[in-house]
Amino acid sequence: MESGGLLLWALPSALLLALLLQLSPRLRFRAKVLSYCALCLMASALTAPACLLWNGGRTVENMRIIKNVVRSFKYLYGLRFDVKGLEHFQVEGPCVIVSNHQSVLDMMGLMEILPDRCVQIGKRELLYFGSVGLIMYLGGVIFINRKSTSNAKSVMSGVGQAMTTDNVKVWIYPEGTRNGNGDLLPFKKGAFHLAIQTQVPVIPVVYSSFTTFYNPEKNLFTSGRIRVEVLPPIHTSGMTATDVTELCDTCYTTMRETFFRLSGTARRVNGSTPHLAQ
Ligand SMILES: CCCCCCCCCCCCCCCC(=O)SCCNC(=O)CCNC(=O)[C@H](O)C(C)(C)COP(=O)(O)OP(=O)(O)OC[C@H]1O[C@@H](n2cnc3c(N)ncnc32)[C@H](O)[C@@H]1OP(=O)(O)O
Ligand SMILES: CCCCCCCC/C=C\CCCCCCCC(=O)OC[C@@H](O)COP(=O)(O)O
Repeated sequence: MESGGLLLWALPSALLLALLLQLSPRLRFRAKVLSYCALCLMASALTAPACLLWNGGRTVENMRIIKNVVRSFKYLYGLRFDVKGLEHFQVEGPCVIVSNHQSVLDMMGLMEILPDRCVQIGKRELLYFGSVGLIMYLGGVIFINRKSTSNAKSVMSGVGQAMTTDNVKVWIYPEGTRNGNGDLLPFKKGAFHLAIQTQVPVIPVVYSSFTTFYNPEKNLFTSGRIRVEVLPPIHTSGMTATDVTELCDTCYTTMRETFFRLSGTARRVNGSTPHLAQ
């Protein structure tokens, strides 16, 4: 009797939900994004004990475990990454990796090519994303307060020391926030200060535009192919603080050109380069 009643409700509800998802692109888009968030939360909750058991606590070694888990997500969402230039990651010792940042899906592209002993810089709000925050903490993600330049600067100078003493690479999104509008935002300077202060190379990485398969404005989230290019390292030995702006501008220009080439799109703003961050 009870299971009959359950069927009476569950079946029509499931059918109604399926119909609604079919009819409403907005709902379908949201459901897919929600499924991604749920997957991240669930995978993090399951991976955190493995990290603790294997490596005992917060360490960059956990990134290997996290990477292997996240690399399976792409099959669920039909994403494929065509990667070029991985050999450029083979630099001796630490470096600063900079890449463009389009959406929460970037985490899959990041883990697809993440070199060993590499941590990311993340906004500190991510620490409060439940199990996702926990796994980031365990993986050694460095959290900064973007609203306070002085806080971010002091965290970054600590990072510089750790990079050289512990031989760690650092991955930074120099746009400082997600941007899915088919162009790059002006770059913030933290990554370039860090590279020059520690005299390590900057390695730019560019992901092609997601707009053909992921676009919240158009409720679009389908399968897709992403072209990724790791560019040659830019060495900073001998550079000083006065070279930060030039280094930042060089990386921005090169990455933007590469972004348009990989995305197969024309330059925006009538072909001109928008103002760089001062
Ligand atoms: C199984 C598991 C599944 C699921 C789970 C997996 C999870 C595992 C993946 C994790 C993945 C994380 C992904 C996170 C992704 C984000 O959270 S992105 C957002 C956070 N990251 C960033 O913001 C990094 C980029 N931002 C910067 O570098 C910025 O420069 C800073 C450091 C935040 C400062 O911000 P700002 O003050 O707004 O920026 P800016 O205009 O650059 O600087 C102001 C002035 O300070 C100076 N300055 C800046 N930095 C410095 C410095 N270090 N030294 C001296 N002067 C400096 C500048 O030169 C500038 O002065 P002027 O040259 O104009 O005179
Ligand atoms: C108990 C608390 C529950 C909290 C629930 C949180 C739900 C979200 C769960 C999973 C989301 C998966 C996120 C994967 C990590 C991706 C990191 C990321 O891309 O962060 C965005 C950040 O770069 C820039 O942020 P803004 O564009 O400035 O904004």
